[in-house]
Amino acid sequence: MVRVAVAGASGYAGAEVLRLLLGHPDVEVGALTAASSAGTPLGQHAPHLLPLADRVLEPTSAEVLAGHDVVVLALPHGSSGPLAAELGDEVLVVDAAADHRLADAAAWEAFYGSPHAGTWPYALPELPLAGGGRQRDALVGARRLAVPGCYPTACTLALAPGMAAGLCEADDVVVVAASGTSGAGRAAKVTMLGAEVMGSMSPYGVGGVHRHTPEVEQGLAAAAGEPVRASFTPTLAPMPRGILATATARTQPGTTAAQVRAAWQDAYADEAFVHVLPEGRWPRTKDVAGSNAVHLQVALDERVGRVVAVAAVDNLVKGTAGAAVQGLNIALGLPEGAGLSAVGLAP
Ligand SMILES: NC(=O)C1=CN([C@@H]2O[C@H](COP(=O)(O)OP(=O)(O)OC[C@H]3O[C@@H](n4cnc5c(N)ncnc54)[C@H](OP(=O)(O)O)[C@@H]3O)[C@@H](O)[C@H]2O)C=CC1
Ligand SMILES: CC(=O)N[C@@H](CCC(=O)OP(=O)(O)O)C(=O)O
Repeated sequence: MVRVAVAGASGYAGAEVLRLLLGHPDVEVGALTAASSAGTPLGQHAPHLLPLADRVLEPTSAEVLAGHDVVVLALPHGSSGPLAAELGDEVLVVDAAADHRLADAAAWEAFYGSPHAGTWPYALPELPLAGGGRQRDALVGARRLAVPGCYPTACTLALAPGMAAGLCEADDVVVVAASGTSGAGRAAKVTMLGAEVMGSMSPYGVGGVHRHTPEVEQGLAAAAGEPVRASFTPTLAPMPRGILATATARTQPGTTAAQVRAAWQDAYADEAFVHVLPEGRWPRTKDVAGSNAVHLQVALDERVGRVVAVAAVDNLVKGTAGAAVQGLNIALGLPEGAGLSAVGLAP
């Protein structure tokens, strides 16, 4: 059995990792840590995780996290760099925070306003790379994994096939995405109160300032083989989970609808979790809720010469915890889908 510790177990992402690990045939749950909640039982924060309800949360430290095969860090960004450095090279550390996702230190500093902690293999296995191959190849045997952000997972997978096939131009990408409120974590914020959120949708981080912008550009550039410029606008939707990303890109002159359809279908034909829907059906967040699936659809708007791709993911599963589990499976040589399901929870 693989022994897995989870840091940040009282948060949304940490609890979702635990929900998945409880269904994983090869995993035994080890230490559970938190910050202000240390000393309290997990059941007080995540009553749905019944088998672990009596487990008492410990403080987050390298000593508590030592002696495991895998440590999943589900902490606010900024915490994982120093902690991972104390954990040793042999343990597999899976970081759900943003700290190790970006390769460009200047982009990190511009968008996060803090020193760059370093770059780890980016755990988006299905990402098709320019010139062939998948991002999966970089994860096999890794001892450090950076879990992609929830928005970048949806946005990158939505447009990567067109970039990899050379059908989309790299300098004209526009993405608007809606997220459920769990994307913001469970720390109290006035903007997340039910009275503010219910029955309303609102944009935020408008004007190219959201910190996921460079991550979306980085993922699409890996598929395109050249730098990508993207305009990214997030919006908050009155739902607990889910992301619906609508991504558009200018197409190369002469691109046909048949070429577009073939590129998207071919890119994900062998992927268990990324599903291009039959023509005429469009992704819905409910259909992927609770699952590690990505639902995708694409159309060519011939009038304006743009491809329009729509992706739905559950931000807490494929957008965080499912990616963490899928990544650790690949790194350790376990079946990639162990502990994961592609079946959603609609209606
Ligand atoms: N929510 C989502 O959809 C996604 C989240 N992520 C990332 O996952 C990470 C966790 O997010 P999320 O679960 O939503 O956040 P939450 O606010 O829900 O949980 C944060 C967790 O970290 C703990 N914590 C807070 N501060 C510290 C600290 N200084 N040292 C140690 N532990 C600390 C909290 O403990 P306590 O309760 O005791 O304070 C809690 O367990 C973040 O980096 C986030 O960006 C990534 C993709 C999607
Ligand atoms: C709805 C909402 O607020 N979502 C969060 C992003 C989700 C996330 O956790 O992203 P990181 O892992 O990169 O921090 C936000 O926009 O900041």
